[in-house]
Amino acid sequence: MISYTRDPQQTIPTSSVKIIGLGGAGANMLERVALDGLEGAELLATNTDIRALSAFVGGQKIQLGRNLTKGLGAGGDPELGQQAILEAEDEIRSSLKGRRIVFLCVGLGGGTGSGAAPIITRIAREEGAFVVVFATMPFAFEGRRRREQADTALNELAVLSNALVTFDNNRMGELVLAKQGIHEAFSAADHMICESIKAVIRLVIRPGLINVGLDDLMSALRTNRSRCLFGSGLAKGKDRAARALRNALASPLLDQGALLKDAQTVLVHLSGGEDLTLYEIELLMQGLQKFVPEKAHVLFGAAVDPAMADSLSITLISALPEDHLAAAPRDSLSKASRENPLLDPSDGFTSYSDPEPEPEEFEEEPEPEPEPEPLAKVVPLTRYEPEPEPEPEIQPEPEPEPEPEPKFIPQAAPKEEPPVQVAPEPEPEPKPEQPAPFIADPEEDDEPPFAETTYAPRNTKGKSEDEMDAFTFFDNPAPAKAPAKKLWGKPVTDELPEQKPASSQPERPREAIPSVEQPKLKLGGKPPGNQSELSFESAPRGRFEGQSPNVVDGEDLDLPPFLRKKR
Ligand SMILES: Nc1nc2c(ncn2[C@@H]2O[C@H](COP(=O)(O)OP(=O)(O)OP(=O)(O)O)[C@@H](O)[C@H]2O)c(=O)[nH]1
Repeated sequence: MISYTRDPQQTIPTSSVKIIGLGGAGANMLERVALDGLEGAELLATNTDIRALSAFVGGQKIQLGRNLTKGLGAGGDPELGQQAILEAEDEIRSSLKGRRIVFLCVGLGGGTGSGAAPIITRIAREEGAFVVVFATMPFAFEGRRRREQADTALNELAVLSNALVTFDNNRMGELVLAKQGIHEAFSAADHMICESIKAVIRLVIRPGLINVGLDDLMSALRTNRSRCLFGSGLAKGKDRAARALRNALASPLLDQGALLKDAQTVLVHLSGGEDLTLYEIELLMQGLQKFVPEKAHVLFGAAVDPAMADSLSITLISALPEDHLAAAPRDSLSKASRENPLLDPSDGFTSYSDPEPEPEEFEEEPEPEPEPEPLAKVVPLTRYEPEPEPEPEIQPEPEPEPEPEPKFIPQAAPKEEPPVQVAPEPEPEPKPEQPAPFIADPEEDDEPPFAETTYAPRNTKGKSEDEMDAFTFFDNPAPAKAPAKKLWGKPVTDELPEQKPASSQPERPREAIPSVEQPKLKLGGKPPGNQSELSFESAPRGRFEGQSPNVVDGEDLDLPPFLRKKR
């Protein structure tokens, strides 16, 4: 029987792997790698900012620009970053001596990272190392200057490095919810970068069933003006192969696998525990083929690592020409997920064994011509002016229903000065509280009326009465319930209390309501404090003054009882 001995020497000893964290962002990424624990590889943090540097405890540290920036950062100036690293060139060089593979983690856009990254890369290459750069690109909100500095450095790195993996922080933002803080966004990005670094290191340093060498990595990541596509996924337990592939494709760098469609070389590496089966590998590769062009050169590697236990990890690496990446539509993500059942979370492992027929090229349905929607009309937020409506038919005012006669419980006659007591009236039904009267109080709020509302009149033409609300809320053209409104700083409820039978007169505009003079209140002959006086004598009385006074058994019920008794 012929037996083959595998040559474990094909892989790189961990001692010859160095991971460098450069600048503030690089140090954060490195810290994450150190925290996650990566056996064997040496870690080096290097920065101009001595405070950030001293916080790192995971490995070797080299200060840049000791004399130039004197422990401060490069202040966003890449030239300063360049000069700072040249001061420490010898130290860096000796630290990289004999290393076969160097991973450089850096955030581009600032001074230290953008200025020093190309120089470190050059030094490492001169020392004979294979250099993989993991670089983040700044968020859009960081401004044009940072983006331009990052682009300049990226162009240099594309030429100098062996492989360049870029992470756009803007896309990293997709890893967290919009409402989450910048800290969470950075942390999610660092986590993703750290996972990528670990996957690549696993790929080149672990002895495998089918080995992937540096030459394979190089051909997958050819950096002649191209950017790396990278995805790494891990899953364990049932259906782990399908889920690991789905996780890898979900990487923001792969656009859910859509970017692999034009890849010429794709490196795939699988790593699993001792129970990794050939069947799983086969199914996984079948699933992946849907994303990779038929003619693509697929470099495959697999490794059994007992430390993986029941986990399975897949790493996908490829490269696309830069101009191609720029042209890739951002919304290809949703398109890809519609194209492939693998990306449907409801879909399980069955989609491998029983693949659905490839749906035809998805074509966006033409959007129907938007109807001229009157609700979308933006009207300046001024006082509400209702549109002229047809004159309403004037109907005779219905006779108001006679109100129940108020009943008074006779009070026992007081001996001396009796305290004023009015027997509580029996209320047939509790009535909701009356809303605040619609009276402007200039002292309370000097804001003009309606200043806080975002309402606009709705076009009522052709609408039924039910549809004709007085207002339309801009944010939501047809709200189920209008949001709380504020007028002069006071909340106004839409639910009005029970109304008496109203006249059929059309509602008058609010400003047309005549102001009501407050009655004067007089208590004990003296106005209390600054309060004004209420004169009962001058106030109108009776339901229909002069015609139907409220007189019952000879008593004028419009007078308070104590006044009645005195008479
Ligand atoms: N992913 C990630 N990106 C970061 C983080 N911190 C900063 N960045 C990004 O990296 C860019 C450079 O920031 P730093 O690394 O702090 O800057 P520097 O290279 O040290 O340069 P100076 O501060 O000028 O000395 C920023 O514009 C951010 O876009 C981080 O923790 N994680």
